[in-house]
Amino acid sequence: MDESPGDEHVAFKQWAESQGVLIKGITPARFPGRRLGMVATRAIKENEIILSVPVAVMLTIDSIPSSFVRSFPAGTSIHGILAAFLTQGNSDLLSKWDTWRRVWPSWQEFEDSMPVFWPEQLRVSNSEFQKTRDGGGSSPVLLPPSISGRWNSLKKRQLKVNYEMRYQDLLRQQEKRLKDAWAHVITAYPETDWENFAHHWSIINSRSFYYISPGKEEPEDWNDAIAMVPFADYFNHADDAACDVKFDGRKYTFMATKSYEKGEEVYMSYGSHSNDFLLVEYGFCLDENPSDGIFLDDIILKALTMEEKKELAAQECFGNYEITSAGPNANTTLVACLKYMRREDWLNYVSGKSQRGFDARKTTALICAWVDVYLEESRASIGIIQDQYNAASSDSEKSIREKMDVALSRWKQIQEICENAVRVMRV
Ligand SMILES: C[S@@+](CC[C@H](N)C(=O)[O-])C[C@H]1O[C@@H](n2cnc3c(N)ncnc32)[C@H](O)[C@@H]1O
Repeated sequence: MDESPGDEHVAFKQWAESQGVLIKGITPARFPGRRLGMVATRAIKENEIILSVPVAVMLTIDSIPSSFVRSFPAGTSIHGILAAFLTQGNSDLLSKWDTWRRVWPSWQEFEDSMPVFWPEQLRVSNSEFQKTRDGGGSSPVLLPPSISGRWNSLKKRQLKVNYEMRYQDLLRQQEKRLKDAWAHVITAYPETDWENFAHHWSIINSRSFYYISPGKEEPEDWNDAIAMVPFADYFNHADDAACDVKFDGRKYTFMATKSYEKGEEVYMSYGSHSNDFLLVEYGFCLDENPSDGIFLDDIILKALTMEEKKELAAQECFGNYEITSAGPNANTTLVACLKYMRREDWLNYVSGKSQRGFDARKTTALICAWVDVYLEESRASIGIIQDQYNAASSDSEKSIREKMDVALSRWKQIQEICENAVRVMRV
């Protein structure tokens, strides 16, 4: 850990304190592979408040003049408006946050770390924008199915059913949010520069906090429930972070939920997210992530009849068939049981009334066969990435190789999840 994060960070901390931000026992510091993070400057006690940020210093939708907000078409997300304000807003109003803005990551850092900005051949996915260009899916895919929505070794069947897949098809979902925001913003400000806007959109995407304006209802979409919280955006993510985050309408407060030693990094949790999600939204994967998992939906749904799909939907266990290192989730076990149990036994099993007809060996065999398909995909994808890596040998292609390394190490993590899950099921 480098002790001095740089003058701009020192100046920003001073500015934050002058604005009423209370900083107790923590300071920004550099950490290899994580850029800046928060370090304990002394021993911190459990239940100690380490940071408090008043709403007056935050950048929220209420900080923006209503005339600016009204210039966007109906349906523009708060995420989009905040990004547009940072790009096109009144410079006198924005000057309040200048010292803060100087410590944010550069556009280059987002271009390097976020798959949505990677060169086209590296981010092949079933995004609406790509489908038309590559004829709907003939290019080799480097990113895993939860991110890309595509497979190299499996022919995916077009599903006619819509269901909520928060952790699948991630790139398509993210690209849609970004492109929708962009379309709305250029309606109001046609001269907006794409790169500048995309930079601010990414800053907000990776550094915002949950916020709803006073008196407003909770929106359906989290893109409408966000604000920027100065200084708090130095916290890096850990799945099991010992830091309690609260907003009481007047201030954001951060409390240590364990004791820390001087020099220890203090993390917060951005939520229980898989590494595929973290990679897409924040541009990194964790080495240790209890919330990591993969989804077998494309494999399992192909093997189901329409009757079976209806049965699963009726019992609210359709889709999101997740495997973690600890084994399958409940939906995955239930869909496996549906494949061999008598209907009446299955319904009783789903409702928890009886175990009659349940056969652990058959369930395990079915799920392991589905996991094998994922393992086959991992071998095919790793082979493709390695071939492309060897072909990209010139110095100018160093940044391509770095991104391929990210994809490779993610695939290796996925193999580990599959192998651990199989081991757990077979015990
Ligand atoms: C809210 S910011 C945290 C501060 C940031 N590291 C910085 O230098 O300003 C979120 C970004 O930090 C990085 N990050 C957060 N947690 C991380 C982790 N555990 N490992 C690696 N990078 C992480 C990612 O680039 C992410 O998009």
